[in-house]
Formats: sequence, C-alpha cells, structure tokens
Amino acid sequence: MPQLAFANSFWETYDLLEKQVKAGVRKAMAKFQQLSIAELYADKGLHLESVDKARDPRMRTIRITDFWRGVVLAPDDSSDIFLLLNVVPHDDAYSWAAKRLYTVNTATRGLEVRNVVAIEQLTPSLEEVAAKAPDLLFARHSDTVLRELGIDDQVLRAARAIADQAQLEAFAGVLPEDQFEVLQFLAEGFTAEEVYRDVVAERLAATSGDGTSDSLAMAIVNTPNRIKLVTGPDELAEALDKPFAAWRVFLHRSQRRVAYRTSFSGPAQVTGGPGTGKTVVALHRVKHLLSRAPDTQVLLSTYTNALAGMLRENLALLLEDDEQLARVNVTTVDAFANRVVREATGRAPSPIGDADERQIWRRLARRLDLPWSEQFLMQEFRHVVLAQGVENKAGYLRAERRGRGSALRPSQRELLWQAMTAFSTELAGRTTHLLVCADAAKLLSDQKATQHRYDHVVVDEAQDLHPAQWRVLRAAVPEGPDDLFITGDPHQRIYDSRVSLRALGIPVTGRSSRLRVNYRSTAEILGWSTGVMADVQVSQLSGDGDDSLVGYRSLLHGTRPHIAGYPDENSEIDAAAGRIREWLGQGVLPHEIAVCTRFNILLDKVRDRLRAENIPAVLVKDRPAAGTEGVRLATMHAMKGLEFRCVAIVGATARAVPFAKEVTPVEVDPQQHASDLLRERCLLFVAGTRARERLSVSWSGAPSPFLPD
Ligand SMILES: Nc1ncnc2c1ncn2[C@@H]1O[C@H](COP(=O)(O)OP(=O)(O)OP(=O)(O)O)[C@@H](O)[C@H]1O
Repeated sequence: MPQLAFANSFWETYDLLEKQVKAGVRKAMAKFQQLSIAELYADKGLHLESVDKARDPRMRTIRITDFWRGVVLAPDDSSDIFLLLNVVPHDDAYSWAAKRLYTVNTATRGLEVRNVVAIEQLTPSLEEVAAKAPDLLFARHSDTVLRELGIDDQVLRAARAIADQAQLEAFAGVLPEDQFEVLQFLAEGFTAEEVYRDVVAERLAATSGDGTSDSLAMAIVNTPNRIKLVTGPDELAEALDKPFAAWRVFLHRSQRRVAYRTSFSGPAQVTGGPGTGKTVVALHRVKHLLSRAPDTQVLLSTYTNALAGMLRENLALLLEDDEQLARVNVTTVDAFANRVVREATGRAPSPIGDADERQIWRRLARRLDLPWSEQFLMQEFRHVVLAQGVENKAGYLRAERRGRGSALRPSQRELLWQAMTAFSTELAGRTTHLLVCADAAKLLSDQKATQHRYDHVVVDEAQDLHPAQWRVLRAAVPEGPDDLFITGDPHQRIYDSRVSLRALGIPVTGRSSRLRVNYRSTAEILGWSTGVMADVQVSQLSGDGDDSLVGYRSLLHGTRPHIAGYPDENSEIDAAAGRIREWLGQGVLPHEIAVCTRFNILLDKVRDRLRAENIPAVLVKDRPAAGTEGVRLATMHAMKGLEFRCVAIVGATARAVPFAKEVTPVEVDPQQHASDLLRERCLLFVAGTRARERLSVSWSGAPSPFLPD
C-alpha cells in the first residue's frame, strides 16, 4: 500500500475549500490508503494522470470533484509516498503543476519547491541590471560558501544577479524555501557560519535519514516542518476533520527548537516581533510539558480574559485529549491572584479600576495639599512602592527610584510616604488588582496556598506584566528546571510596566531565544509598522540592555497599506466606511475586518456609521463569540494579541496618538515623559501589526507624529 503525505501548500488553502470539495479530498485520499500503486493508476474515479509539459516529471493530478483537481507528486523511484501538494480549480491545476519543480536541498536534505518558470523569467532581466550595478547583495560570499549552504546552480545564478533586498524579496514564494531563507539571513548581514548553524545544522538535526538515500520518501521524511506524513486512516480522518491550522503541525525550526526542547535548566524566554508565533510556541511548550509526566500541572497565563479564552480554544485543538487539557489552568494573572486570595482568606477581593484609583489620588493630593499631580502619585505608588514590594517608611526612604526622572529630597519622601499610607486608609477595605497580586504572592511564598502551586508556569504576552504580577507567577512554581517559560515582545509594551526579570529572581540569561519570521502580516504591512518603531530604543524584559527587531521579516507579500489624511472627521469616517465596503465586496467576511481607534468616542461614531449602512458591527470588548457576524471594533489597547485579515486604523491624529493626557509633562519627569511617549508609539505599532492582508491608516487634521514618512 502507498503512503500519503500533505505539503503545507495544501493546508494553506484546505480550510477555505467548500464542504463538498473537502468531501472529495477525503474520498480521494482514502483511496491512497486502500489501493495498491497499480490500482491507483487504474482507478477510473481518481483519474491519476501526468501533467503535460510539467517541469517535474513526477507531477500528477487527480480528480476531486467535477471542477476541482488535486495536484500530487508521485514517486518515480522505488519509494511509495505520494505527496498531496494542492487542490485547485480544474483549469488552474495544470498550469500550477506544470511550473513547479521539487528538489532535495543538498545541505538540509529537505524537499523544496521552486517556481522554475518564474526564476527563468526573472533572472535574465536582473542580470542585465546587475552588470551595471555598483554592488551586488551576495558579492562577499564565494560560490563554494553558498553551495555549502545548499544553494544550487539555478538559485546561484539568480543570487549573483541580485543587487538589493527588494530584488531578493521579489523571489519570495518563487525560490526553494530553505535556499531562500539562507539568502535572506545572509542579506541581513548574518555570517555564513551563523546561517549554517541556525538554518542548515538545525534542519539536518531534524532529519532521520543517513543521507545516502535520495528517494522522494526520504526527502519527505526529512521535511517535517513543511510536510505532514499521515500513517493510518485514523490519523488521516483526524487531520482532515479537525479544523486545521498550519501552526499545529508546521513549526518553524526556530519555534520547534524552543517549544520541544527537552528541558531548560531554569526560566526560559522567547521574544520576537508581532506575529512571529510566540503564542503558538507557548501552546506547543504546554503540550510538551504535559507529555513529560501523567500528572504534570501547568499554569498558562496571558494578559486579558479574551486572550485566555482564545488560548483555551487553541489548546483544545492542539492537545491529544481532554485529560491533558484538564491539567492546564489558562487564566490571567489577576484572575489567578484573585482566586488564590479568595480561597486562602475566604473573602473575594473586589478590586477598583484605574479611574477610581486615580480619583483617590486626586482627592489625596488636594486634602494633603501635595505639590504633585495625581498621575505622579499613582505612578510613584506603582513603580516604586508596589514594584519593589516596599512595606514601610524605612523601606521607602531607601528605595531605588530607577526609571523615575525626578529626584526627591528625604523630606519629600517623608511627605510622599504619608500619602501612600493615606491611600490605604482611603481604600477603606477596597483594593486594587496589583494589591491583590501582592497579597497572593505573599500567600504563595508563605506556603499558605499550596494547592495553587504548579509544576510549570507558561507566560504569554509577558511584556506588560507589573513586578507585583511577576511575583505571583514566580511564587506559583518551585524554582528549578523548566519552572517558567516566558513569551513576549518588548516592542508591544502598551501599559506602564517596567521590569527586570533578573531583579525579580527570574534569570533568563543563556536561555533566551528570538523568533524572526512573521507568519501573520505581509512584508508591506510589516514595513509600515516597523517604520513606526524606527530609531527608538526599547529595553528587554530581562533587564539586560535593549531589544531589537533585526532580522524580523515576513515571507508574505500583498498590497501596500493605504495611508491618507482627511480635512475633517466626518469625511474620514466616510472614507473608512467606503474601504470596509470595498473589502466586503472583495469577499472578506465582516468578522475578518477590524476598525481600531485610540478612543471609544470615535469607535462609537464608526459603529453608528456602519450600522446606518447596514454593515453589522460589534465591539471586541463585548467579547463576541468567534462566529458572530460583524466587523470588529476595538480601541488600540483592545487589539492586543488579536489578528484580522483587514484592519482600518481610524483617527491617527496628532491629538490622539500620543494622547497628551497620558503623557507626563517633561518638566515633571523627563524619564517618565519619554517612557509614556514610547508606550503611545507602541500602541500604533501593535494596531498596525494586527493586519494580515490589508491595512488602512487615516486621520483628520494633523497626523500623528509617529506615522512613518
Ligand atoms: N509555524 C507556523 N506555521 C503557520 N502559521 C503560523 C506558524 N506560527 C505562527 N503561525 C500563525 O501566525 C500568526 C501569529 O502567531 P502568534 O499569534 O502565535 O504570534 P505572536 O508572536 O504571539 O503575535 P503577537 O505578538 O503579535 O501577538 C497566527 O495566525 C498563527 O497561527
């Protein structure tokens, strides 16, 4: 009996196929598990036939329905694995198949595909331009070095004609995958040795053959990051039935390397720009940790309830059974802390929100006639008192005020401490989320809440956690190997938290890795979004210097973001509604579109406008179920962690981003001023990077100074 494998090119479109076509795929695939190779070729219903003028002689098509055909790579050696490459409308199937050539990479031994016709067309015209170009992109690497990295003759000729990164990007989706990745890394300035170590050696480590066999089957087995081999009817049924997303199977090697590393000797950290699959890695790490022992308990934390809900759904898809799922607590840190305190004390804390807290500080400033604003007092409480767990006056008088740019005399500190104690009195039995965290951390450390201790803690969206929240997580797991696994992106810090993991007893040095490939957005959307963050410095979570987006890239291409200013708000909302109509007209579903603003007021106006046009719209903060029809409306803060095919950022004006009220005046505290401005900039970055295919950014009047040129 032959075996069956599926390439990622198939999974990318499988979910979008209509039911009846999917049923056809299932029926056709079942035959590959029931018939011998000779019977397959003879089967009338399957109609397995070769492709006229195919560049790859192994290319075949099969009948899926009257209008759809599957494209299959059939073994022409003695091996027996058939590889399903794509399911395409009848008329397109032959041209799709004819242009593509599958080869085995000489260095990584993985199976790669190229659009051989496109390379032949692109290369000569580039060579003409290259003859006159002053510099060529790969001039400093010899042919020998490039060949050692797996570059073959055809790709070498193309590479020698490439003058800059834009020309290289034109080959995305055209050049063989591993070779293209090698060239991208080299183009970004990585040395040949680094590329060999991070790309070739990593890939080789995942191969199982001894390198002596060149069979198609061996190449398929050696390409686990792009090809899924299905071994039996049950596995086939499950793969085709469960709503499939590529992230469940095809981890990039940089993702797999950390997610499935047997063990880390202590806390480990994964960083990376938006859309690089940090959440995906966190989920796979949970799977790995659960599979190590039958009774392992894992705490998986994220920032908002909405994100916790999404993590739970995705984990259910990834894990093998409900028993595993029951061993994971997916929650936010605040909800976890609340539960710890509730169960240990028998009383449920009900924390006040930021607005109420601010009001208390305002009252105190007036009552005690303090020379500081409510904002300053609240920040001093959060960034010094709560951040360092200061409990008494002596502690406050000697506390370091790192990150606070206003020096305080001892007498001023005395006065401030009075305000801090008055704050507790003003709370009058009420509390704040961070105070609940401080209580929970203490209960956990004092062994008074042992039922809330876990074997492992996995933290997603780590960049926005406050030190008091980190203490809860630190105390929820005993120190040791694989205690904490942390994913986050300092460039997406949109709340006012600053941490040094090292200072919190969570050292990640030597156990940090970075993801660089963005799976979500097109290169055009990334280009615009990273422009927002150009030339700004962002500190790492670990407390060890600055984070960087070097090497961050997307393999996808699409249209450029639509960026436009309007004379007034009404005409801007008109234009946004027009853009949404255009996207809907192109077949995008309402829930695949998001509109995002800095403030709720403008969001409401957009909602009214859409509803007046009979376009359904729902607020993300109302947590609509995944299938609810309606364009999603969210503030920039509420967009954290989400993604949509199309995103319209409306109201990117100079008055809204940055929002002056949220920015400490420079004369009050220059460091806080800079950090507030950075946070506002990050908000725009987060908003832009939620878009997968289309991004539109608009404003009325003066544009935000953070918009890239
Ligand atoms: N190996 C993969 N193969 C296919 N798709 C992937 C892979 N890894 C991630 N993705 C997809 O890329 C998108 C972004 O992934 P994810 O949300 O994990 O990124 P992230 O780094 O956590 O993003 P952000 O920081 O912006 O929230 C998701 O749609 C995810 O399914």
